Amino acid sequence: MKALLALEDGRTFSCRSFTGPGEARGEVVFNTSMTGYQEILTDPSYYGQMVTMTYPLIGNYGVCPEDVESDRIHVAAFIVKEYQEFPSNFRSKGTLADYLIKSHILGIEDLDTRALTRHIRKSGAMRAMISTTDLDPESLVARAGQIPAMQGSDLVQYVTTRKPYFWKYNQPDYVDAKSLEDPFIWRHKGKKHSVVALDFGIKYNIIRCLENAGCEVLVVPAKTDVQTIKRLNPDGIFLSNGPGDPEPLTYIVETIRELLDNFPIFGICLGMQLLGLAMGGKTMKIKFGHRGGNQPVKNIDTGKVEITSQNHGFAVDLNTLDKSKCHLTHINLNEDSLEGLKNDTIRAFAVQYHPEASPGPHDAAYLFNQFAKVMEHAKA
Ligand SMILES: NC(=O)CC[C@H](N)C(=O)O
Repeated sequence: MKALLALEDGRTFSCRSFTGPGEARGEVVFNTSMTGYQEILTDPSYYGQMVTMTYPLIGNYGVCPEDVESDRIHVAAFIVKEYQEFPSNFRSKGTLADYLIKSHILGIEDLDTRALTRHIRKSGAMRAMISTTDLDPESLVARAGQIPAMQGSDLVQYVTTRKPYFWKYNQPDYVDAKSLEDPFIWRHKGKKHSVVALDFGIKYNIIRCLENAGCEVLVVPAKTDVQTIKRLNPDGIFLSNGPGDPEPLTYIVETIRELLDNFPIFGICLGMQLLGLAMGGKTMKIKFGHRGGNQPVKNIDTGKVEITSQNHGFAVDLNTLDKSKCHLTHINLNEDSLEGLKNDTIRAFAVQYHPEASPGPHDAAYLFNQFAKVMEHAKA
């Protein structure tokens, strides 16, 4: 079925929908991973974004129920060069097209994704519309320009969990919101450390990695107040990844600021940006972001280079952090941007990239054990 992709700056791409009729809108970004499309689709940090893959053939290994990073698809649309409709994979339980159709998510193919990627790289991530019904370039470009900007809006409210949950049998085990008032909520199922994970759009594999590092994880809604968290008295606090601009999330920054002195803290991606804000720094939007599984990051403490998975369009501004309080731990080797920070006095640390990346690379998986060690020391 014929479709049109229109960017807000007037560039258009004619293409084809492989998921039937529909319309979609959002910020268009590119991801350079060769695999992991199902993890990308279900990563809540992509809420409000239409993702184009630079790898040209997508769909060839189908979809598998175990490969999700949350309970639903979060991307606004999926853009590929060529959709492969006959998957070949013993784990596969269905096709990518059927998976998207079931969730009413538009998938388009047969456009020059290299040209689209180069355009975004030159001009920056931008708002766009896709339609199978409105094929008039002028009209669709105009509509793309009317989409609310990502900067300044709180997108966490749309993806954070409504009810708290533990992790059981490899899925969420929900508990009543009221039960957070009970300090004896912990189940102590043979785990060493209790961790409250503030959910801004957490990926399931983060919970798995924390559990593997000996933590019992209680995931709580983003708006959970400081008193409730203090009453739960966890051994540590985890700040999750999540979509959109960190700056408007002032209610979360306030919460983190009040927790800083009391608990060991580990943050990933949006979690690092919010930690940066809580420590007095500033964040900014970067031109087209880092999204892919091949970003080289140097660990300044060890001198080792890690190949990392990334997905972010905002970053902590290095120059706004008080370097006497805050120690830079990781740096991006492609463009010298900040990838990790640590505050030794208050036992908080965070990274901008994704050590939990389920499809890999797994070079940075050591960070979960590092968090367990910090909690261990805090208890000693
Ligand atoms: N993966 C994330 O947590 C993304 C963080 C933030 N929304 C950004 O785009 O920079």
